[in-house]
Amino acid sequence: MRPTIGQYPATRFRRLRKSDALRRLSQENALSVNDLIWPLFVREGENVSEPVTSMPGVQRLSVDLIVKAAEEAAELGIPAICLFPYTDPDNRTDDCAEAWNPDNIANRAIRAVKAAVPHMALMTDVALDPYNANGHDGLVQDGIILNDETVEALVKMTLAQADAGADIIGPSDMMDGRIGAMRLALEMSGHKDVAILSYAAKYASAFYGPFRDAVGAGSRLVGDKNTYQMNPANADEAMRLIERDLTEGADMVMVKPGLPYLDICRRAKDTFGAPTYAYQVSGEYAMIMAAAANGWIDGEKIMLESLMAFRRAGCDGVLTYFAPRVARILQGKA
Ligand SMILES: NCc1[nH]cc(CCC(=O)O)c1CC(=O)O
Repeated sequence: MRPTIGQYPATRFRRLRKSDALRRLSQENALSVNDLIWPLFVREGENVSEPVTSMPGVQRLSVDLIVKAAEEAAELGIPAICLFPYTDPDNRTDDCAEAWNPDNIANRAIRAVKAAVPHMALMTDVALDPYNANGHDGLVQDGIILNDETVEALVKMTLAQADAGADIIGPSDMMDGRIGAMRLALEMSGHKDVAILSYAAKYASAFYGPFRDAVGAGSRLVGDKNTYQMNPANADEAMRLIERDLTEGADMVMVKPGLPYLDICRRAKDTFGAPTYAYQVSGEYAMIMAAAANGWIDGEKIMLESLMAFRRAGCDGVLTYFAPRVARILQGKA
């Protein structure tokens, strides 16, 4: 679309900025509570809320408190939460077997949340890092991240989560061929209505640091994730990955991190028109919180502006640790 513009003074853009009413009337995009997915960290215990130091305002919660958080999200109208496990050190092994244990902490939390708030969409994380002795998203042999063996493990993990009641499977691992394998396994096992939100364009990013603290994978990580996550210099490759995942049976696709990759969001939406999500990741959250705590920025305004940027870039929704805070503001409950 080529914009039509007249010449000054026939055209004065300030006319439509004159009042709040005119600004609202001519606003192109909107942020709503329907656009939010709230990531939560679950851990063992009862009535435990353990702060994540590098993510002020974020805690690892025991299952009973995860249920409370899910109820709070439902009351605020947030359509979905996403669960990430903090696994006990004893359950982090080289074979990652805890990942597909039907009674692991993530699957117990899924069951508890679905029992308490059945109408809330529950998204899960499929990747081996919270269960891996070496912090990687895949099985490791002689320093190599094994692709096909990892995909088999991810399929087992997916089925355990679907059995527990997951609505949206979120593969964050970046192995090749996992979407097709998961989709086939879900079809064959009677889980044909379980959605897949693929972390399709996930970059090897330093913005994930605080998250790795939260799930306890950072200190264990041997080496880096550059052989499976994307090179931040690439954009065409992201389009090919998104097309590949949609073709293999993903219902929704994600770009991650968020704000530094808005060009990828816009291109993805324009190219495929598929349900497109961004993950405003832990490092983005931590930067805003830290600068706000220092009084250097207005944290609330920057939170709202950054989330609106995702909508402007074509995203249908955002995974954000700000979800309950922004929902309260949008619902007039702040
Ligand atoms: N499977 C790993 C995973 N799943 C979600 C995040 C990052 C989320 C965030 O930073 O908020 C990561 C980190 C990584 O890839 O190392």
